Amino acid sequence: MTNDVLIIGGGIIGLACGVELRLRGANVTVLCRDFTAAASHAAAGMLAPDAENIPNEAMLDLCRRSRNLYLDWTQKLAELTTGKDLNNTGYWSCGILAPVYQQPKDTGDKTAYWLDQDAINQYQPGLGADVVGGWWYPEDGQVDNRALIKVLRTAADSLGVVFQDGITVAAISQQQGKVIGVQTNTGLFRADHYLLTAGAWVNQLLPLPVRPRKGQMLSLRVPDFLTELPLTRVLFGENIYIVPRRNRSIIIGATSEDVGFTADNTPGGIQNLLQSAIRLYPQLENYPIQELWWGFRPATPDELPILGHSDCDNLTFATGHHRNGILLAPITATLIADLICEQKADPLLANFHYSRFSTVSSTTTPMLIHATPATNGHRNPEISDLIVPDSPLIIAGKSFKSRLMTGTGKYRNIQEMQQSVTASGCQIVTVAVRRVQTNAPGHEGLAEALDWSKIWMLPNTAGCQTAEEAIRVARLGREMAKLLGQEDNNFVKLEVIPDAKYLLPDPIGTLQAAEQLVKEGFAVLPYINADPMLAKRLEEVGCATVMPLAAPIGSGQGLKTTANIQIIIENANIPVVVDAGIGAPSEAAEAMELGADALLINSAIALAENAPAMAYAMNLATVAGRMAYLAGRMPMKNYASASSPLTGTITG
Ligand SMILES: Cc1cc2nc3c(=O)[nH]c(=O)nc-3n(C[C@H](O)[C@H](O)[C@H](O)COP(=O)(O)OP(=O)(O)OC[C@H]3O[C@@H](n4cnc5c(N)ncnc54)[C@H](O)[C@@H]3O)c2cc1C
Ligand SMILES: CC(=O)[C@@H](O)[C@H](O)COP(=O)(O)O
Repeated sequence: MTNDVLIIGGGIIGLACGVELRLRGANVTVLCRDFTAAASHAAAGMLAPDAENIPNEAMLDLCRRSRNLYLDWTQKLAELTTGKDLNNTGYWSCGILAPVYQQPKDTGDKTAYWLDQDAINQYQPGLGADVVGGWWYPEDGQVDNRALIKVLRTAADSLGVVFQDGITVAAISQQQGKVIGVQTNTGLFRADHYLLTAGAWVNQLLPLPVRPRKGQMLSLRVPDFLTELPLTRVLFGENIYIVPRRNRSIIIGATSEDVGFTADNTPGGIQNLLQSAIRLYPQLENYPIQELWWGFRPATPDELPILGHSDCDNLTFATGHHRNGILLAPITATLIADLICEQKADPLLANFHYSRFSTVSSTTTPMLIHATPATNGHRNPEISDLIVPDSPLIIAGKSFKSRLMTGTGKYRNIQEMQQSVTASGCQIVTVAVRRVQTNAPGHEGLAEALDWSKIWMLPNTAGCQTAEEAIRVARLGREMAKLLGQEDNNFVKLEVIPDAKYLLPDPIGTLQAAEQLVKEGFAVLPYINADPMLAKRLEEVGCATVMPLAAPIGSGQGLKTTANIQIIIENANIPVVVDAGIGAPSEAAEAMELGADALLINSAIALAENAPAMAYAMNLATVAGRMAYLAGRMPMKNYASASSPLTGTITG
C-alpha cells in the first residue's frame, strides 16, 4: 500500500485529519512519537467559542463552525466504532455558565445571557457567596477528550489508517520545493503528501513559531453519597474552569505557564487552581482528589492556529491550536481534507496561513526579482517578461527569495558591514556564536548592528575543533537567536575545523555533530569539503543543506572543486550551498550556473576595496548565475559553428 498521506503527530488533530482523509479515500499513515504525551489527553474538553471571548473574528468564526459540527462528527465516529464498546465521546451540549465577582458595565452581549445574582443561583445553586451574577452561554458545551481520542483511534484503526506509535520524525527532507521523505528513528518514510500535526513540538522539525504553553490540571470525584450530579454545566470563572463530567469526574483547570517543556505538577500551580475553584464553588473543598496532570498547549504568538499550505507543494500544516484544539478538531479535519483531497481552500484558511509570522520569507514572489537587473541606463519595459520564474530557496521549510548568504567578519567597521549586507540583498547572515559571545575584536555590538526582524540569523560554530564543542556552541547559538527575537530559529551552520592553516573541516566530527544536532531538532547546514559521499551521508542523517567549499575559507581562490560540487548537486535532495573561497562575482555566477542552490560569501565582500559595491556585484552575479542555470546553457562543441546562416550566400 502506498502512503498517500503521511501525518506527523498523533494527537487529536492528526487523528481527526487521518480519519477524514481516509473517509475520502486516501491511504493514511500516522507517525507519533508518544501517543500518551499529546496535549489532547491533558485538555479539559471545553467547546467554548462564546465563553472564551475570542476577539479575532476569523478565529471566532472557525471555532463556532467547529462547535456546530460536533454533534454530527461525534455521531459519525460512534457509528464507525459501533460494537467496539468505546463509542461514547462524552459530547454534551451542556452550556457554559461564567460567574463573575464584579458587576460588568455592559450586559448587552448578543451571544450570552446576563443572569443577576438570584437568577444565576437558580441556574446553579451552591456558587460562592461573592458571585454577583454571570453570563450564560447556552450553545457552548464539552466533550470528554480522553474518551474522544480513544474513539478516534479506534475509528482510525477500523478504517485502515496505519497508526505507528513510538516513531519520532527527526527531519523532513526537501528538494526543490517538495518534501521527499521524513527521517525517523526507524528509517525513511515516504508519501505523496505530508501533514504536520506535531502540536507543541512542531518547532523541533520546522521553524514555525509554536511554543509549549504548559497547563496544570486536576480532577475531583463527586462523593458517592450524592446521588445526583451537583454540577451539570461548565463553570467558567476568572483563570479557572470547572468541567463536570457525566461519569462523576470534575475537571479543574488550568494554569498557563511559559516554562518550556518543564514537566510535573507544582504545589503553587495546584494551590492556585484549588483556591480559585473553591471560591467559585465552595463545596468542592470536601470532594476527593482523583488525579493531577499537566500538558503542553501548542501556542503561536497570536494564539491562532497555523492551517494550510506550506512552501512545499506537498506539505500541509495543521498545528498551533493552543487552547482550542479539542474544539477545533472537526473543522480542522474538514478544511484540511478539502485542501489535500480536493485542492479546495476555504476562504477562512487565509487567516491562518503561517506566512503571517514571516518577516523574511514570501510564498508568492518569484526569487529572481530581488535584485534590479542592470539596464545600461535604458529602462526596458519588457525585461520582466524575460525573467524565468523560479521557486524560492527553501531550507528546512523556511523560504527565502535571495540565494546569497553573507557573513559579518573581516569588515573594516560596522557601517561597512551594515551597508554591505543591505547591498547584497541577502536574507541570511551567518554569525560566529563564539566571537559574538566573547565580544572578540570586530564583533563588539555586532549582534545589535543588524535588524534581525528582516535578516534570518545563521549562527555558526566557527572556532570549534571537535564535534562536542560544536554541539555545545550550536545550543548557545539557538539561545542567541532567541534572545535577538528569532524564537523559532533552529538553524545552525556547523563548522568542525581542527586545522588552523587550511581551515579544512573534519568530516567525521562534522557527521557526528550533525547526527546529534538533527536529533535535537536543529536545522543543520554543515560546512564540508566538496566530498560527494560525505554530502550524501549528511543528507541521510537529516541535514537541511550541505555547504561544500569552493576553496579554503578566506582564500579567494574561486571554484577549485567544480567536478565534485557538480556530483554533489546531481545527487542532492537538499539544497547545496557553495560556501567559502569565492573571490569574484564571476566565480559566484559560475557556481550558480552549475546549479548550486545558494552561495555563502564573506571575505570577497568584506575585503574588497569598496565592500558595499562588491556586495551589490555579488548580489547581481548570484541572480545572473541562477537565471543562466534556469535558462539552460548552450551545449559546448569541439568545433566552430558559424553564427550567420550558410544558405543564400553569394558565391564568387
Ligand atoms: C491543560 C490543557 C487544557 C486544555 N483545554 C482545552 C479545552 O478545554 N478545549 C480545547 O478545545 N482545547 C483545550 N486544550 C488544547 C488542546 O488540548 C490542544 O490544542 C490540542 O490537543 C492540540 O492537538 P494536537 O494534535 O495539535 O497536539 P497534541 O495533542 O499535543 O499531539 C501532538 C502529537 O505529536 C507527537 N509528536 C510531536 N513531535 C513529533 C515528532 N517529531 N515525530 C512524531 N510525533 C511527534 C506527540 O508525541 C503528540 O502525540 C487544552 C490543552 C491543555 C494542555
Ligand atoms: C563567515 C563564514 O561562514 C565563512 O567562514 C564562510 O565559510 C565564507 O568563506 P569566505 O570568507 O571564503 O567567503
